[in-house]
Amino acid sequence: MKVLIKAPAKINLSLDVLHKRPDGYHEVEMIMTTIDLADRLELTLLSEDEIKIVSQNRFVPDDQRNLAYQAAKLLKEKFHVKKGVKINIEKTIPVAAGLAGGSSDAAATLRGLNKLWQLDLSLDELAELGAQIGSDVSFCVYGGTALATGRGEKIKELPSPPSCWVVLAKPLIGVSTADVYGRLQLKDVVHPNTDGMIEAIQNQDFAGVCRNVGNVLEGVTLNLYPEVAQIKEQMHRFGADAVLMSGSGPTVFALVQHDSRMHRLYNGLRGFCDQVFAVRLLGERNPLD
Ligand SMILES: C[C@](O)(CO)[C@H](O)COP(=O)(O)OP(=O)(O)OC[C@H]1O[C@@H](n2ccc(N)nc2=O)[C@H](O)[C@@H]1O
Ligand SMILES: Nc1ncnc2c1ncn2[C@@H]1O[C@H](COP(=O)(O)OP(=O)(O)OP(=O)(O)O)[C@@H](O)[C@H]1O
Repeated sequence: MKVLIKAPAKINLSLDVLHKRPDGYHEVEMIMTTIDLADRLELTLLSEDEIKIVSQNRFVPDDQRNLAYQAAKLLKEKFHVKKGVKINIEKTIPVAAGLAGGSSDAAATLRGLNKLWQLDLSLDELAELGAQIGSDVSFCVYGGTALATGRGEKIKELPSPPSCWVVLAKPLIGVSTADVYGRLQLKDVVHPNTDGMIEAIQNQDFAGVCRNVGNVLEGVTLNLYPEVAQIKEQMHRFGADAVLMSGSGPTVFALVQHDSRMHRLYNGLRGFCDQVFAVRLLGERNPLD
């Protein structure tokens, strides 16, 4: 028996950090949304008690470091599952990019194993388990568009943003999320207007969404990697309606409504950047597979 499941990437339309918590994590307020750039996972039931990870991508670990492995192990232990699973990950989302690739693979594994191992858990239960794997996993269990608070695991659903193109560009560097949070100096940051972003989404106001994009982690990564600032400049030059770094970076995304501008951006950035994608916002929540 097999389950095929898509694991879409996310972008942060806004990312604010309120304060550092005693447990070392940061209290955040983020507006996240899924995009049509996805890994594909194939989960195959194994009769032996084993979790096997297979991926052609050399940056993806094939052992307990893989977040999909951790998701399977968590379900196995919690629900005393005696059967095993082979997880084949066809990777499209760039690794260590700020697009929650590993988190989305973990979330897809939770959703897929819920079916394969017949666990009958709700999305809320899966999201709660996901929080034990990483801060972005709960959001990825639901997908769609949401306000994420706490350390990122408290999810409040929002309507889909107005439809547009998302052009993403990732330079040839990987960024450590822990390192970026560790270097953040909260006294220096300009906080994004989270309420303004929610209002713009609710009013389907594309110009308002563009006005309110903001990410307090952006300054940290721009200081470490000047090439990220160069990509931002290029995107503005090619006519993007809004430009922002996603998560802890280094991927930068541009929002554009017109097809012709999307083509101009996509073609202009290729050759200048390691990986470039032009995709649509997904907006809608994942079904319970
Ligand atoms: C940057 C974002 O991707 C934005 O969506 C998330 O905030 C990070 O989510 P993630 O990669 O799932 O992060 P985790 O694996 O939970 O944490 C990695 C490390 O990032 C730091 N971290 C993460 C989340 C948070 N709210 N505060 C933090 O300080 C911690 O040092 C933590 O050890
Ligand atoms: N399924 C997976 N896919 C990719 N990387 C994984 C996976 N599982 C674990 N990893 C490890 O996690 C690290 C971060 O990769 P990932 O692509 O999840 O980062 P990210 O997009 O920056 O995540 P986030 O936006 O949630 O901070 C990688 O360097 C890799 O070693």
